[in-house]
Amino acid sequence: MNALAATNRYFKQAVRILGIDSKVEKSLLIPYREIKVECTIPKDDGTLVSYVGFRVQHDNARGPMKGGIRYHPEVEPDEVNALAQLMTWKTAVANIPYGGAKGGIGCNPRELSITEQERLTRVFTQKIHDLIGPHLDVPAPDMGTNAQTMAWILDEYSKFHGHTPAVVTGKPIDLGGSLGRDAATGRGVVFGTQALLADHGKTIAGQKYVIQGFGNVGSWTAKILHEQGGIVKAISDVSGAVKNDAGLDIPALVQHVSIHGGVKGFAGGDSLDAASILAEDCDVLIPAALGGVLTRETAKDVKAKFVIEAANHPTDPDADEILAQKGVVILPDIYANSGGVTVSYFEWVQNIQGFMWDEEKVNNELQKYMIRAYANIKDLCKNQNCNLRMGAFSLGVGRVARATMLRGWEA
Ligand SMILES: NC(=O)C1=CN([C@@H]2O[C@H](COP(=O)(O)OP(=O)(O)OC[C@H]3O[C@@H](n4cnc5c(N)ncnc54)[C@H](OP(=O)(O)O)[C@@H]3O)[C@@H](O)[C@H]2O)C=CC1
Ligand SMILES: O=C(O)CCC(=O)C(=O)O
Repeated sequence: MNALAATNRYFKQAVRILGIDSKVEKSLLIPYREIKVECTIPKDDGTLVSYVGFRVQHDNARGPMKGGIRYHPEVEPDEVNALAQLMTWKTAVANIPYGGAKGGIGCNPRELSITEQERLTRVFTQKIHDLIGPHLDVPAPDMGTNAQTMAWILDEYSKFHGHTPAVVTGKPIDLGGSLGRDAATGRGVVFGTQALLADHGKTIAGQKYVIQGFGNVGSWTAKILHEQGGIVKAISDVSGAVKNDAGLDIPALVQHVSIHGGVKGFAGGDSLDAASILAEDCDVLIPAALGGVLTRETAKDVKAKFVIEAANHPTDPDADEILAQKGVVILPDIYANSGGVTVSYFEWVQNIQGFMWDEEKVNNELQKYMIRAYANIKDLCKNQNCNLRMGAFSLGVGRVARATMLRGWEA
């Protein structure tokens, strides 16, 4: 099942739980606007290359649309649509005043030089600058993009609209980025994991963790778990996977990756087939890379007791059912990885106020938001007798539906 069909299915289950009218359901489901642009750039050798860029703005009932921009060869319209919709429910679960959007360019950033990435980002921004803005749609980093990408968007946007730091979040600190945003998604994943484990009488320390992906989200999650006494026993990225049953030395692995570009060849562990990482024996499995990795085929081999969805849409509905039958508890993406967009919100607030928070304040506020959202989800699960994914979807969809109905439709 593709990402959009899966996301629509979860949405429709929540609509049934909430008893939402079919007309409102339709209005919530259809994206506000879908943008598709051609981006042609000269490569460094002078030859031309063309890419397709997307921005799907799903909903703005609760505030400006918000979501990352992804550079990856597999970016395609249905997935961007699904990810935009997930952002709408995610910002509502976190209870921050935003709607949802997502964008992407179907390219492989590893095959582009830094100057080619810059040209591509600037061309994409030129094509969409009239449709984004601090009170309209605020992009941020996602897979394959980072603070530098946001700096180029800010610069290009500002040529048209004047200096506007709040047009993007996840930007460099020197350009108005927030302290703590780089680590925020991983830190939020750990706060969420902590809340879930506490519910099951467990703590972060002493549990065994396996993480798929060692980019922004995976590496920060690993670092913070390691600092808190978690045993991170296996990690994979595109280069391969490494494993150490006694726990990987995460700071040493970070250093290895900064030198070699991937986890492969790390001396502090044994190499492992990256394809088998999801089946590794552990307490907590954390997919933190691509979507759609837990399927009917892979879910049956999962040995973890908990799956924390640090990636967006890592679990398709077939896998969801198989894991539930096996008694695996899933912490859903629209809550588990909401720390990133929550600190993006803090960054936007700081930009609008022209004021900078210290990192301790950012992290303390993030913890409050993550604890509050978890409690809200649990209340819904209790009232509706549903699992955490449906608790989170019902919470998010319910909040957006109420805002939509309060605003009303033009007569
Ligand atoms: N950045 C953020 O703030 C947020 C991100 N997310 C989600 O988290 C996930 C990761 O994003 P982010 O960390 O930002 O992205 P990055 O680009 O920083 O990192 C992606 C990581 O995934 C790895 N990867 C890619 N494909 C595979 C694969 N097939 N098997 C194993 N590893 C793979 C990459 O490996 P390599 O480095 O070798 O290419 C890299 O380690 C995405 O689903 C994203 O949507 C969710 C909320 C916020
Ligand atoms: O920080 C943001 O605005 C969005 C992050 C994002 O794309 C996500 O949560 O999936």
